[in-house]
Amino acid sequence: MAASRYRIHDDRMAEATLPGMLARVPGTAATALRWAWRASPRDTAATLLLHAAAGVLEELFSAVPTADRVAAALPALLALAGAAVARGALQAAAGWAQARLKPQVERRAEVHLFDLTARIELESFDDSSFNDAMYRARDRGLYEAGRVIDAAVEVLSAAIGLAAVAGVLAVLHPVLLPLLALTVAPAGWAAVRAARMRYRQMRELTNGRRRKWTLGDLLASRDSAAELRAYTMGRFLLEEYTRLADRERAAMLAVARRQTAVRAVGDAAGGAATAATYAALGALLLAGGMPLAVAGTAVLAIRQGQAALQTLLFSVNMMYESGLYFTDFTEFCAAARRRLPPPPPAGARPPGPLRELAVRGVHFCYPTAEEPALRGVDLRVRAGEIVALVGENGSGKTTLARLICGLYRAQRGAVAWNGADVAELPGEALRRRIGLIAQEYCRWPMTAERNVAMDAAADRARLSRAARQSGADAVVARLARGWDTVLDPRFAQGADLSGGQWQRIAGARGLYRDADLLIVDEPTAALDARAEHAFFETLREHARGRTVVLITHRLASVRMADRIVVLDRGRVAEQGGHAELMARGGLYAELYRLQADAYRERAA
Ligand SMILES: Nc1ncnc2c1ncn2[C@@H]1O[C@H](COP(=O)(O)OP(=O)(O)OP(=O)(O)O)[C@@H](O)[C@H]1O
Repeated sequence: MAASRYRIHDDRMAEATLPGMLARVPGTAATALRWAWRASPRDTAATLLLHAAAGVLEELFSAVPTADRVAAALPALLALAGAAVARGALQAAAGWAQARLKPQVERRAEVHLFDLTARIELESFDDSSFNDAMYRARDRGLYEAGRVIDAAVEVLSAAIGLAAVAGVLAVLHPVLLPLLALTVAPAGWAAVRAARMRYRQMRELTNGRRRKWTLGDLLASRDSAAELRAYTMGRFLLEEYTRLADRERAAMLAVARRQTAVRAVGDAAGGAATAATYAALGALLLAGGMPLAVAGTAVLAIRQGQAALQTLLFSVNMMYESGLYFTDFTEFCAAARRRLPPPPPAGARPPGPLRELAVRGVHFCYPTAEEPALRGVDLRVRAGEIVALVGENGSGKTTLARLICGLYRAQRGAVAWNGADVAELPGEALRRRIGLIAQEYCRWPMTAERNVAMDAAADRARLSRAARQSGADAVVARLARGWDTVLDPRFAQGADLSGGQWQRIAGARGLYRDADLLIVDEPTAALDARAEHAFFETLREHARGRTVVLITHRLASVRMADRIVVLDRGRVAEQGGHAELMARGGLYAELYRLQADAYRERAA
């Protein structure tokens, strides 16, 4: 498989320099504010303006040492009190706007992510690095979408506060400002380094965490609960889980140790720089470069400045760290957008009723597979035909069905619907003309009605017909709430079905669609003999005026097909009618006889 583009991102992060990483902060702030603006322009504007106003008021009246001013003018005190009240009100209003903004951004981010994941090309889910990126985006990225907004606002308020103090310092003496920056720089360096360590470690742990999450799911899921007990897998899975959790804990402790060391170095260097600053002030005083009163004010202003810078640094660091995770989210969204199916060419018309389906020289290899699943398959299906696809496990039948539905794209060759390449037809319009009864159908945790109609509103007449044809009507009749029963016992008043009952529901789903082309992949594996017989009778009836591609290992049922196509390791090995293939004595005849003999022996 080609190296994933996500690896490139990993390397870029690992090699980034500190200034380079700090340079990301404005970009991240801009992206965060863009997201905020799209979520709610009103709340974004209110948050920014109110915070800015509160910050200006605060610094105007309290940042500057005011001893002289207090003595000089008592009314200033009153102004100060008024300003404090106004500032409090502004801060409260800003907090309220910000609190409203955060959930809106989170909601927007979530909906955006799931809108993309529901539309990207199916094969994306086979790419492990894409899955890693998706996990990171969902696990932490979404959560950070709200935090990054808070951080961006904090940075803005802190910057305003600092600007006010910096103005005062610059007026007192030009050397004070660089000295102030010097005292805070080491702590800044340490904070950024610590954040980068944490983030890099998180990236390295992603795969293990995903695995741990999968194991946790197996240990606490209804789907695996029975087999987990039957095979006494609990201890094994738990040991594996513990091993991964221990490894994660050890890695986190190691990072915590390194972070502490870095912070200690930063604090020590910061202390030394503060001492140097005061020494410089002393030197200025002794050399007569600064009067005593100004030096006193400068000490207070430096303290105030240090506090303001620390606040800025803290918020920049929060912004930077949240930004790294938020970037995971935005980059995943960008990568997902690149995986959306290309739009149909301009002027492409929706496919009309099926006259002929042609598979021409189709070659397909799964992204993670070494061997191609299909190697130059040719097939023609005319409207009204029932074509059976048979072949041993792994011969490519399901893959071919997915290509016909346009769920995967052929790497060579094409599938044509009435002569038009399905890759160039509008995907949704194409799929509305195709019904798929999948081999691994989904057991949707929804009502029986939605499980069949796959829509919020069902057409009652079609629903009853599909249920009657598939035998799902008998299943629904036994449910306490009929069609309104939720088919998942994890939910209140939910019910579960047997394997065969579920298969009848899945069969009804395919028939309900009333499509031109019905693809049925192993539709009767779990059905009892009577239901199986009835289902194939239904297919025959359904095929009148429509077209059916039937995939099955039940070769006795295949005889009803107009044509049988035998796949062998991704190629069409033979095709024709039942009698023709039996006379040929090839793979089909061999498989058929094996099944027939098994019945004969049992009968004997
Ligand atoms: N998502 C996937 N990623 C990688 N390889 C896959 C994937 N799905 C199927 N394959 C491989 O592609 C080949 C064809 O699989 P396919 O499911 O089409 O076979 P099939 O004929 O339907 O088999 P069965 O009779 O067992 O249902 C197999 O070798 C299989 O291992």
